[in-house]
Amino acid sequence: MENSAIKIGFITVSDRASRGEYEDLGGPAMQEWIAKALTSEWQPVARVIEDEQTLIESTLKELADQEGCCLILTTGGTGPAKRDVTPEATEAVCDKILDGFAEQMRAVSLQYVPTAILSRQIAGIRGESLIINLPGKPSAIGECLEAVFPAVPYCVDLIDGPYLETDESFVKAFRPKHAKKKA
Ligand SMILES: Nc1ncnc2c1ncn2[C@@H]1O[C@H](COP(=O)(O)OP(=O)(O)OP(=O)(O)O)[C@@H](O)[C@H]1O
Ligand SMILES: Nc1nc2c(c(=O)[nH]1)N[C@H]1C(S)=C(S)[C@@H](COP(=O)(O)O)O[C@H]1N2
Repeated sequence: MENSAIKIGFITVSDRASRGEYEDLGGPAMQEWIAKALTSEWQPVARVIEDEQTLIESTLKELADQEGCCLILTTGGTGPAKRDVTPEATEAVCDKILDGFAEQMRAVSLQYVPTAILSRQIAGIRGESLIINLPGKPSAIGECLEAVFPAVPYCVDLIDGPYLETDESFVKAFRPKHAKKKA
């Protein structure tokens, strides 16, 4: 895939942010983190939507299948409350679930807050897109991404996505030797 076409999806799942009852800080926080992490050129595709499973599923499909985002980050709707259904929607649209991402994000998050165990966040693959759920608290975004992002570029390689390059002073991507592009 041509690197000039790198698209990253950002979905804020929040009833109140989608209704304008508070400013969405999650979407911008995800974009700012990715802007620091990637040196490859990329463009954002951002959405702010309600906690509705069918809407979350259709938005994930749109960003994966029509927009061609190689990475889609969601924030919000991962908890135990009735309207928290982001993991269910993610699971419904994914071909494969990558349990290790969620295990690692929760383990690291527990160092920040004991309620980290309340997040049911998952990650998975739909076609050529990697989808990662993040909790709704804007501060959780960096805490979780820092924990798993080193594995993201190689994961995207493995699903035939673009070669993502990172700023090593911010986050160092790990790729096996054979998968590294020659400088
Ligand atoms: N997108 C966001 N922008 C700013 N703050 C947020 C956002 N999402 C969540 N928060 C903050 O984190 C807290 C916990 O988020 P949580 O996802 O539990 O909200 P919620 O109770 O599901 O309601 P809603 O879906 O309306 O955001 C919120 O009360 C809010 O202060
Ligand atoms: N790193 C991190 N993880 C976190 C949190 C946090 O503040 N930081 N909040 C927890 C809380 S309080 C909840 S209820 C769950 C689910 O949040 P969500 O429904 O907003 O996705 O994420 C948890 N995971």
